[in-house]
Amino acid sequence: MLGKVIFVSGIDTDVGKTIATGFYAKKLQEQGFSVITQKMIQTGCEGIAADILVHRKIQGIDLLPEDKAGLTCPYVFPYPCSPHLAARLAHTEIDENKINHAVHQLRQKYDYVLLEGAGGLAVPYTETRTTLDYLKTQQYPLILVSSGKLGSINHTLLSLIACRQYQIPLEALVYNRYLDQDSLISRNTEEYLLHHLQQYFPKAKFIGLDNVNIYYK
Ligand SMILES: Nc1ncnc2c1ncn2[C@@H]1O[C@H](COP(=O)(O)OP(=O)(O)OP(=O)(O)O)[C@@H](O)[C@H]1O
Ligand SMILES: C[C@H](N)[C@H](N)CCCCCC(=O)O
Ligand SMILES: [Mg+2]
Repeated sequence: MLGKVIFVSGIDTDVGKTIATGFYAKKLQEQGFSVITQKMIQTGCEGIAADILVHRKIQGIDLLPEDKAGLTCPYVFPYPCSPHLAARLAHTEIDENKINHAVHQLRQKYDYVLLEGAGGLAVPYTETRTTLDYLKTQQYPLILVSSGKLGSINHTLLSLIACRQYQIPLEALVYNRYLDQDSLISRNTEEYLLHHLQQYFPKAKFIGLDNVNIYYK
């Protein structure tokens, strides 16, 4: 039986997707499941994807053979920008089949594959396709990471509208409290988004995320 893929995206870049992915993987491990995380496309680094390194630290494990083989991040580009531009600068075209093949190989071995996207939902990885298109095609359940920063209500609701429009199944909303700047705003944002989810996505989980320790050796 193939493992379950859960896609992790966010309302923006830098919102806490990597932390949330590592945290969720650790929780699944503690429940006895075999879990691996994967990064769809990493920009802004070379070699093993920076986000994969953080996932493994939060999971409390060393790099896996699949990391060293490049399976957990099929595309790594040096320029820290949108994948469609990073690929162009690297004279490469991103082929979804290469990503899907890597995901399939991991699903054959693990109960769960947590697949982290690049940036937010509407980020392009070719000139014509965004992560929303990819998710519509693959129908992976989605974990959407939000935060308490001013502006997050708008970004979160727009992301949820897009999920409905692209018929993407929402598994959970992770509310990342780490980026809180103003407790009055972030407490109200959390309350507002919780009620919005209960009303429009009643099957989705609401998960509050506090500070996560990343064990740098
Ligand atoms: N809950 C948290 N606990 C500890 N650190 C956090 C938390 N949330 C975010 N951070 C820190 O904020 C920064 C951005 O988080 P993260 O790398 O997870 O964002 P991202 O959404 O994965 O970004 P990208 O779009 O580049 O993949 C990182 O330095 C991370 O360590
Ligand atoms: C470089 C950064 N950390 C992410 N890996 C890529 C973010 C792409 C964002 C594109 C955009 O929304 O304008
Ligand atoms: Mg990340």
